[in-house]
Formats: sequence, C-alpha cells, structure tokens
Amino acid sequence: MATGWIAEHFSKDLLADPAVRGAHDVRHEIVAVASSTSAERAATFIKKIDGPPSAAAYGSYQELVADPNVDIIHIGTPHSHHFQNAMLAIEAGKNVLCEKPLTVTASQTRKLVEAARSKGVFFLEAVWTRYFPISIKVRELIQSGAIGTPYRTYADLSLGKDLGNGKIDFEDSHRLVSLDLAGGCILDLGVYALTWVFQTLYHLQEGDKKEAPTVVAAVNKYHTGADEMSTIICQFPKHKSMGIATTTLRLPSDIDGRHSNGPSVRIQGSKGEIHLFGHAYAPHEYRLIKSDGSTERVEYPIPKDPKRGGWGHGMFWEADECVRCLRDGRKESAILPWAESIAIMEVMDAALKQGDVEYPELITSDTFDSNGHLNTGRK
Ligand SMILES: NC(=O)C1=CN([C@@H]2O[C@H](COP(=O)(O)OP(=O)(O)OC[C@H]3O[C@@H](n4cnc5c(N)ncnc54)[C@H](OP(=O)(O)O)[C@@H]3O)[C@@H](O)[C@H]2O)C=CC1
Ligand SMILES: O=C1OC[C@@H](O)[C@H](O)[C@H]1O
Repeated sequence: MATGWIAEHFSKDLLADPAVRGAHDVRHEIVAVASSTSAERAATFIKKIDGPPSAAAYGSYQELVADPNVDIIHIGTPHSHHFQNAMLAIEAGKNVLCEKPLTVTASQTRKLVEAARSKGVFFLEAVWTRYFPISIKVRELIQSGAIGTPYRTYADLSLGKDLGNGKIDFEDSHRLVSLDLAGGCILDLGVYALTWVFQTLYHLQEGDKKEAPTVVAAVNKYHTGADEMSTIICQFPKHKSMGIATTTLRLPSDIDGRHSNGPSVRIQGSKGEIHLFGHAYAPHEYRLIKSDGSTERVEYPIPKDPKRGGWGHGMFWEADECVRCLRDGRKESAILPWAESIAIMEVMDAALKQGDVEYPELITSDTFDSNGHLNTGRK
C-alpha cells in the first residue's frame, strides 16, 4: 500500500533471493500494488522495482484490501495515515505489516491491536532494526550475561542539516516537519533510539509483566510546530536502569558521514558494554568491551543479491519474520509483541505531550473512517 520511498526499498528487498541471506524457509511474492493517486502510478511502480508483470496495479487502497489473492499488506504511507490505512486492511481481514511509527498516538495503536485480535489477523510494526541479525545477536549477548546486568542504554538517531538561518534542510511541507503528516523527530527517528532502549532494557526483562518506563523529555520545536530536537529519558526504577534516547533533524548522528565520531548506541552493563556503529536504524558492527579488558569486534554487512543488481537493504528480515508468523499461525511476533509496540507509543505520547507538540485532530483521531480522505487518497 503506497508507492513512495519506503515502498520501493521494501519491495525491492522482497524481490531479493532469500537464499542470499541464508533464508531457505521463506518465499515472498508481490501480487498487488496500490497507489491512492492512480492505477498508472501503481503500474509504473511495479516496473520501477522490476516486479512481476502479473502483479495487480490498483488506483485505490480499497481495491487492494478487497483482493482475495493478498495474504499480507505492507503499509508505506506517511505516519499520519497509518491508523486509518491499517484499520482499513485489518477490517477487511488482511494481515498487516505497518511502517514505523505504528501510529501517531498510543490510543490508535491500542485500537489497531484490539481490531487485529478480534479479526484474528497478524499485525506487526515494520521497525526493521529489530529483526536484523545484529539486533538478535545483541539481545543474545545481553541474555547470556556477556555484559552482566544491563543498566543504561544511550541511543541516538539524528538526520538533517542546519541551514544557518534558523531553518533546517527540509521544506515546511516535507513529511518530516509537517504537522499534517505527523512530522517531527520523535515519531520518525526517535522510535529507533527507543527501539534500542526497549530491546535492551524492556524486552529482556524477565516475566510476563514488564516494567514500563516513566518518561522525562526535553523537546525543541521547529517553526512548523513539529519537534526538531528531543531527548527522552526512560526510567525503569525497579530495574535500576535508564535509557536515554536522543534525536534531532538539525544535525546528523555521523557528522563526517562515516561514523568516525563513535557509536550510535551504547549499552552499559555491570560487566561490560556493547557499542553499535552505523546509523541506529541499521548498525553494521558491534564492539563488546568487557570489564576484564577483553574486546570483540564483529561486522554485520547487509547481504546483497547479485541477481538483483546487488540490491539488499535489510528490510527482508522483517518480511521473513512476517512469513514465519503467518506460516506458524502466530498473530503477533515475539520479537516485537503488541504490548511492546503500545509501550513504545506510550513513551512517545508522553514525550510529545511534555514538549507541547500538537497534531491535527484528523490524524490523532482513533475513530475509523473507511471513506475519509486518509483512506481514499489525495487525487
Ligand atoms: N523503515 C524505514 O527505514 C523507513 C520507514 N519510513 C516510514 O514509511 C512511511 C512513508 O515514508 P516515505 O516512504 O519516506 O514517504 P513518501 O512520501 O516517499 O511516500 C509516501 C507514500 O504514501 C502515499 N500517500 C498517501 N497519502 C499521502 C499524502 N497525503 N502525502 C504523501 N504521501 C501520501 C503516496 O503513495 P500513493 O500516492 O501511491 O498512495 C506516497 O508515495 C513513514 O511512516 C516513514 O516513517 C520511511 C523511510 C524509511
Ligand atoms: O525510518 C527512517 O529511516 C531512514 C530515514 O531516512 C527516514 O527519514 C526514516 O523515516
């Protein structure tokens, strides 16, 4: 669903040969593409990604959700649209992989989870980092006690440029800064920094009842009203731990474009630390530094498919997780359970509230409107 940047990158990953990444139990097929703009745009998209000519090209999201050949829908619209578009698909009985951030508000996420549960469909947030082999390895390292008890995680994801005149390098109408499209760094980028805080300090907590954090946030707003620089402290008092998630659209995480300035994620435990290098959304190397002085450095390049022009972006791992869940009849992924997506949205809700960021009612409403223009498009 949708034909923008993420739809293109995700779809090309779907078409990469799973064997190249050592996945021999999955197969992906693009059977339909929908554009809210026009069927021509969907058809052009299929050609652009070198997709199968047999794929249906729809000029509306409604046609896509009604297609009986479709098993699961990837939603690649702006965040402003996620709640309405995901509900459209779930109400039609479709399984859904929805781009990050799952919604604009926690209440919308809760509604989608309730709907997925009552319709008996699979539902997952496409925060691709979670499903990377390097993320799995880091979680395993922590679980195996490699750094002792994890007490503090710093994570940053920042992208952007200061233009020197008070402005940053995005047009005011760009989805990253437009309030109408749920712009701002917390929802778009902060979700990745929080992903690291959550997968290290929350996800691995023992027991079913996990301790949700209390939240203290500092937020600088851009002249559009969206947040341009935010720091979110997540406090887990029972676990004596804290996560510090930082994000901005005014500076990049890697000032020289090569991450020479250090790790984007630092996980500190009682017996060691893990540092991750590369953007927090797709780190490519970890370094394990133990209190006994030993160190380990491991690289995780993203596999590229030579038969698809050397393509490979790292989004195929989340797609593989979807297929395995569907095959095994699981409605939610153990890698990112519904309750955790809700807990992360609650942190972002709290931070946005503390920062006084207010989005329009149309995109914060948790009332489903199948005929509203978020579903019918901008023709
Ligand atoms: N996982 C990741 O790494 C990334 C995730 N994302 C997420 O994906 C989502 C989309 O981002 P991105 O692909 O960069 O955005 P784009 O603007 O490139 O694409 C969004 C698409 O959504 C559809 N759309 C429907 N209504 C609107 C509207 N009012 N304004 C703009 N587009 C509309 C359009 O497709 P059509 O006309 O065909 O319906 C459009 O091409 C965001 O939620 C973002 O957070 C983005 C980048 C990377
Ligand atoms: O998810 C994302 O990751 C990559 C960024 O370029 C993009 O803005 C963001 O949406």
